Amino acid sequence: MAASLQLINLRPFRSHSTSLPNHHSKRLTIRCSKSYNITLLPGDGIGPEVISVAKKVLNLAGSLEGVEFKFKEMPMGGAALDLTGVPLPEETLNTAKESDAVLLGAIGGYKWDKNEKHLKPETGLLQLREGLKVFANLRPASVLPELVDASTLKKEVAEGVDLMVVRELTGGIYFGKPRGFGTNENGEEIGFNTEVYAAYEIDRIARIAFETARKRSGKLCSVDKANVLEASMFWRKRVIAIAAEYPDVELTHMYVDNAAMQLVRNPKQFDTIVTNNIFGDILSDEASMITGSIGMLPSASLGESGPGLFEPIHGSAPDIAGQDKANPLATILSAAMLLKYGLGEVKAAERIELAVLDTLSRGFRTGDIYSVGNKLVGCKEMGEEVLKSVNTKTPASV
Ligand SMILES: NC(=O)c1ccc[n+]([C@@H]2O[C@H](COP(=O)([O-])OP(=O)(O)OC[C@H]3O[C@@H](n4cnc5c(N)ncnc54)[C@H](O)[C@@H]3O)[C@@H](O)[C@H]2O)c1
Ligand SMILES: CC(C)[C@H](C(=O)O)[C@@H](O)C(=O)O
Ligand SMILES: [Mg+2]
Repeated sequence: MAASLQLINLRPFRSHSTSLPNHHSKRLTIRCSKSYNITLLPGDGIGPEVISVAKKVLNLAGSLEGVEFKFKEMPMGGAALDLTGVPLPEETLNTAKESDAVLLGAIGGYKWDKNEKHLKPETGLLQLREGLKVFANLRPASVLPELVDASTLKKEVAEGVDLMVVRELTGGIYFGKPRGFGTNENGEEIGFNTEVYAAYEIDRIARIAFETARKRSGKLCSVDKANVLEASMFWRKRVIAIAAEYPDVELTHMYVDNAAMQLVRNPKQFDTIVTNNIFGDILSDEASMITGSIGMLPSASLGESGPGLFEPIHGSAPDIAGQDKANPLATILSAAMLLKYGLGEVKAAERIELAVLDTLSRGFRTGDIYSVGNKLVGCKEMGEEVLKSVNTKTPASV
């Protein structure tokens, strides 16, 4: 194997094996079947396209490891708004809560953007994250050797980049109150939001980040805006307090504006980054272009208990939706994260990671990561090629 996707560097901190504990899996392998309930939320735009491909890959990798899945597809986002009038129907949230893991495509699109006061597909996504209490969002960004030429950065700057953005996901300005629309003292229309963090919210995400950094290279950078914002000053104070529990991890701090610049100047200075909800959203999109495309970046959103939520970091890409142009690899790699972090099925996850690397090394590229000399394929064909690799490549550890 030419490279690791570095998804494995972090041990799952919560396992959801519904039947047999992980330490038995070696003896049981294919002969004894484990079964998991997976909620699929295809959503909008390219969401259904990438989910349909990732579902097949998940199924195949699982079956090769004696793991089977019962999938339940539920409406979410704009699709749910059109169907039921709300972006996250109660039944969808309940099904998600009762399952072992949730795989989401993407939500949103031009159609629902028109009225700023109208309930949006995005509201449903925030309600889902809040409802599942998945406060820790892990967004790995690694430059794969096969894709160095797809990076927006020079080869010597991009080569070897391996980052983990730990994004706080259920607090901050996305959820702070007061929020809304109103008028100011001059009677002018205003819109407002509130950035607010309680100590417990910072402490728990900081601990996840320190644990993550400890299992990787031992370096953690906390990104904030503590030169200006009180919520950020408090963030820094709590991160420093939690650092006392992790003397072996080297902690640094950086203002977000500098971090945005440093990420493209010299990304290899970073290993694990911990940051708040909105900065993590922005920095992870930026990091995706170091790796070649936003179509490559998966994510895992985890809480203290209950099912994890797994989704690509990209959106519904309305500009390419319905054209079979979407890169499904971010969703396929999110399925690998689901196996690893959500279910503790590390071997099946490795099969997917290896298959993605193999497909890329065989030269298959969707448009977003295409370079001359490679084979340009659509979303479905990329999926078919990954399936072939899952069938033919076995990780050394299996
Ligand atoms: N988690 C989510 O569901 C999520 C995340 C981000 C944005 N959104 C929503 O998606 C909608 C569109 O947002 P946007 O345009 O700002 O961001 P986007 O991520 O959907 O698209 C940005 C650009 O990246 C491209 N792109 C994205 N995913 C790709 C893929 N898999 N393969 C190839 N190209 C890809 C798109 O074609 C577009 O040019 C909005 O409604 C937004 O709120 C949803
Ligand atoms: C769609 C939106 C609510 C979401 C976010 O801001 O968290 C998206 O950008 C993401 O990165 O998952
Ligand atoms: Mg985003």
